[in-house]
Amino acid sequence: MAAVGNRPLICHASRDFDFAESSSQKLGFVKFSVSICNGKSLGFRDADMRSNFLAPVRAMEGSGVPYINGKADMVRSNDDAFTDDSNGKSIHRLSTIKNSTNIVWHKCSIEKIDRQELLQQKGCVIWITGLSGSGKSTLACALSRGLHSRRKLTYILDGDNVRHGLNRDLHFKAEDRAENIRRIGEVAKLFADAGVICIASLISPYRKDRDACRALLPEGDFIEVFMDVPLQVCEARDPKGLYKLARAGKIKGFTGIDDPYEPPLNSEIVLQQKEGVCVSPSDMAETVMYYLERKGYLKA
Ligand SMILES: Nc1ncnc2c1ncn2[C@@H]1O[C@H](COP(=O)(O)OS(=O)(=O)O)[C@@H](OP(=O)(O)O)[C@H]1O
Ligand SMILES: Nc1ncnc2c1ncn2[C@@H]1O[C@H](COP(=O)(O)OP(=O)(O)O)[C@@H](O)[C@H]1O
Repeated sequence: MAAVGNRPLICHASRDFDFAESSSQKLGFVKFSVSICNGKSLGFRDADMRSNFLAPVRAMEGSGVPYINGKADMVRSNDDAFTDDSNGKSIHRLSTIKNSTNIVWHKCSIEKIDRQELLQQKGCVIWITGLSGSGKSTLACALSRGLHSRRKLTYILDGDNVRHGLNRDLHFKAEDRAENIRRIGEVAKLFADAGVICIASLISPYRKDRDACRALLPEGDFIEVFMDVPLQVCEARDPKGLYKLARAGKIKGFTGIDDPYEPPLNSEIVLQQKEGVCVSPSDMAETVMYYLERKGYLKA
């Protein structure tokens, strides 16, 4: 196994992963669950423990006073909007995020950890990137099927499909692709917060845009899968005839032909041909599932 940056690079759909680093060091959510481990490990089976743990948050919900999110991207916009509790801690703050002003984050006592307990899995985003025809959608489906048969809840956000609805206003120029990726990244983050294993499959050609989506999630929860399939192979497949149209100049700005694709430098998983032969979609899905299992995502 090769390593690039500080993340393992997995080649040839190999199952050889580097798990030397403890998952509790790497995954923020593990630290979080440890900090409330008594409540969590007892889970819903110990109602007293559970309700004690939730009591302060419930009181806040009932008080009608919004709870602070404390998110780094919340910008303090109005000092008068801060309220102090008896400990002198701020419990109410209005924020400004881009064009949204005077908005307040509402917290609920049922959180991601509770949903994960219910689903017996950990929410995360598997981000499949690669050229058109590299097998992103095929892998997404194989993975969803594999996880479903293990009773794990997944949801696929496929670039093509999302462009039929939420992103129907977007084209393929760089700004539109960036916005497509940003929106899918935000939706994927919500799915992960819901406890779902969200599989995003879109070309996402620009490194900067993919990294911005990674930054939305806790460390470890964004799992980038690079479909490292040569352009010639994708072009030979050409299931939609789009490469042919692009070569004929009938589609302008087609990724890999006259528009760039920036391969990931340190994705968690790289799937390649082995000795010039394509690995089957189900074997690729197994590789990803093995990664999820070893990293603790297939249990609460
Ligand atoms: N100009 C151009 N470049 C690339 N792809 C194009 C283009 N025009 C249409 N298509 C079709 O749109 C699909 C890519 O959509 P994505 O949302 O995944 O693209 S992106 O992430 O915003 O770059 C892509 O689907 P996949 O083949 O499944 O990747 C193509 O079928
Ligand atoms: N692992 C694979 N081996 C051989 N052919 C594949 C593999 N994965 C996908 N394909 C084929 O390649 C074509 C493109 O796959 P698709 O999943 O639609 O790619 P993408 O979503 O990246 O455009 C399809 O015809 C599909 O059947």
